[in-house]
Amino acid sequence: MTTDRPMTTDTPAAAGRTSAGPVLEIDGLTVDFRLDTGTVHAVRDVSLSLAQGETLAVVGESGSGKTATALSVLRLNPQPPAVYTGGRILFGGRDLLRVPDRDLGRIRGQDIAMVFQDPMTSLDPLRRVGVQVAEVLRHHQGLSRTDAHAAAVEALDEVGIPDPERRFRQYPHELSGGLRQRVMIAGALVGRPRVLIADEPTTALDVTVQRQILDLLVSLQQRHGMAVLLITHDLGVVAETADRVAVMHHGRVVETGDVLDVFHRPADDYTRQLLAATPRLELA
Ligand SMILES: Nc1ncnc2c1ncn2[C@@H]1O[C@H](COP(=O)(O)OP(=O)(O)OP(=O)(O)O)[C@@H](O)[C@H]1O
Repeated sequence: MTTDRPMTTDTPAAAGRTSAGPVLEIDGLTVDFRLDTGTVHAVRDVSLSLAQGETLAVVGESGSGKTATALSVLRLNPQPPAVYTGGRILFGGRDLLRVPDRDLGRIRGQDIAMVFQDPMTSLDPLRRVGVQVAEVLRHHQGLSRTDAHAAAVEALDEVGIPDPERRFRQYPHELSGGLRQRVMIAGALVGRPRVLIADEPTTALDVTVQRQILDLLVSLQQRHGMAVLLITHDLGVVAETADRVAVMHHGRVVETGDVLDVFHRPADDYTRQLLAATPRLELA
């Protein structure tokens, strides 16, 4: 949730707001990690498109390249060792792999937000949680301290945090894992991004809390109409939340389509194996 850029109303992405077509398009993305021990071809010629208001889930086993793909959207893979060796990521008419850092900083958090598995790595442990949510608004929308405070309390309330005024003043360690994830979601969505990238947002949580956070994400997505790129290894989560699914294996997308089509009639062997490994999948 850290932001280091001043607010602007004239973002490059804002210019694309009325255009038709996908809100985000990954086209032939190729990412290598160049290590002392050799090169890892983490993402190989991946193409995905995300329409306004839809949820696209990216699934696949550990190491298949899901996170590396998601992080590429905001160029967040560590460079080095990551090298973007091919492709484009189109948003608002621009290629995010090539926009200047300054422009990317504006897009990050304001137009495209991310939620990660472990809020403790994203929240600053030494600062009050509400202040961290308010900071997004101060930086990106230029709100005064008072207005940002009020909007942050409202945002905490919207994500179902009880007694948000009191919680605003607490530090991350004073909150449960579920509440911390709600704070992260509040911080991600308070700037009303067009795209939310959620990387295993519920994996670290207890099963009942997972359910609540997923329900929250679905209801916020419906209320605000944002597009969601959901990274998960959990096909049950996909069945419950996503419109479309892309299956990744060894850095490639092996299959993509509507969730029910892919789950009922998988075209790829690897997809069949994944489904077979999830016997109690409940499909509509
Ligand atoms: N910072 C890094 N340095 C070196 N190699 C990396 C780095 N990040 C990812 N990789 C490698 O890139 C490949 C893809 O990893 P990635 O994290 O994208 O997979 P994933 O599908 O998200 O897996 P998981 O579900 O375990 O997060 C793996 O071989 C991984 O070891």
